[in-house]
Amino acid sequence: MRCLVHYLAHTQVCAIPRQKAIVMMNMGGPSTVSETHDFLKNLFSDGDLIPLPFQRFLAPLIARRRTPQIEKQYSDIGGGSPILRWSQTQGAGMAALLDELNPESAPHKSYIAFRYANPLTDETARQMKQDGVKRAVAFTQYPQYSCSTTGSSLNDVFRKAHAGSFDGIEWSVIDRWGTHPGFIEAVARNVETALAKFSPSTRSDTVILFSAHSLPMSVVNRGDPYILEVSASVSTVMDRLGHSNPYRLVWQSQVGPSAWMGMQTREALTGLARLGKKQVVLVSIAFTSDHIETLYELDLEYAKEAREHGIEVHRAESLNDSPVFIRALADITSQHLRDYSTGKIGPTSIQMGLRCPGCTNATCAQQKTWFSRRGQVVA
Ligand SMILES: C=CC1=C(C)c2cc3[nH]c(cc4nc(cc5[nH]c(cc1n2)c(C)c5CCC(=O)O)C(CCC(=O)O)=C4C)c(C)c3C=C
Ligand code: FES
Ligand SMILES: [Fe+2]
Repeated sequence: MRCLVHYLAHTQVCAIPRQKAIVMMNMGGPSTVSETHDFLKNLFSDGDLIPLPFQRFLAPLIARRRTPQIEKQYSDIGGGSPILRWSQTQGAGMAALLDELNPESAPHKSYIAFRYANPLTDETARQMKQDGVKRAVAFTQYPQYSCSTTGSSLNDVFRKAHAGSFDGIEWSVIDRWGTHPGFIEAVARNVETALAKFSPSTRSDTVILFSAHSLPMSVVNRGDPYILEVSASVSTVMDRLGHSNPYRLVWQSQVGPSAWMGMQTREALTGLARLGKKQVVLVSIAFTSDHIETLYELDLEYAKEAREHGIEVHRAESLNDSPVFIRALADITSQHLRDYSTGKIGPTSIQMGLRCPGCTNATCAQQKTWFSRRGQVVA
């Protein structure tokens, strides 16, 4: 009987339903400059990220007004966001490693579900249906959890499921991994490579400036866990580096006139120059591949300005195709699949079960209930 099952599992017909889908959720970015408007329109239409009055009316207006400026930024970094390419490289590498690490749950296939750019969740759902997927892991590609990022992607999967796009699929969730040793190792190695560019005689004076996308204070003040989790990542990277250098965590990319989490990265660099600091390593800690924040804001704006203030700046490379990072993605998923199949963990983490104390978004509650039931019961 076992042999028959084994034999059948490796035939074309039976291999498909056994396939484990690892759905890599992220925001995405315009692959070409001409996709910038649609990306921004999707982004400003997301009430989980930016709740606007009359959202359906205002979102297209704001997107249209902002498009020329953001198009220029994507042109200046080479004609589009590299996030799709890096996600494909990371996903394919992870799935190949998973087949080796977890032969009992093979074959594994990675899917990409972007929130604001192609492939959007609906397209991913279509592909998964075509492949006959029955078991899926929603794997956030944001290491640290925020309701505006991972929460928004989970709400999106839930809404699509509610509309019938994911019928018959059993779901579990990897919702955060900001202190996973493999992730920390991958970041730490890239920091070490950047530090090595400074003269050994002054290397230990170099300030390591961790920079993460900021959050509006309204999000921080409703109890969002992101600030805590980014801080934990920074602290763990510094432990791994043996606290070889002084460091700070600062925040970038705020949009609009409301109050955002600070100190801002640009001002921190100016302040360090004022204090006489001559060497800085910049580290993007909350995103796993290059994007306009690193390639435009950090490289073309802030680092350039800091050099004008007399600071030598090197940016730690983004994780992109780092083999250490791809191995970490496989390890995180491998452990999750094993622990889930043996009943050691449930479909969601304990932490994911708790809503922000200030949350008034009904979808968050429905989404958490739905995933806690393995996506089998639509609330
Ligand atoms: C961990 C990363 C991110 C968090 C947290 C985040 C929160 C957040 N963002 C906005 C508004 C905008 N973000 C925009 C672009 C953008 N955001 C992130 C990451 C996080 N955002 C990235 C990586 C990017 C760039 C994508 C790329 O391809 O490079 C934009 C669009 C660009 C612009 O108009 O300036 C907006 C708008 C809010 C309001 C928010 C928290 C509530
Ligand atoms: S905003 Fe955090 S759970 Fe709803
Ligand atoms: Fe953002």
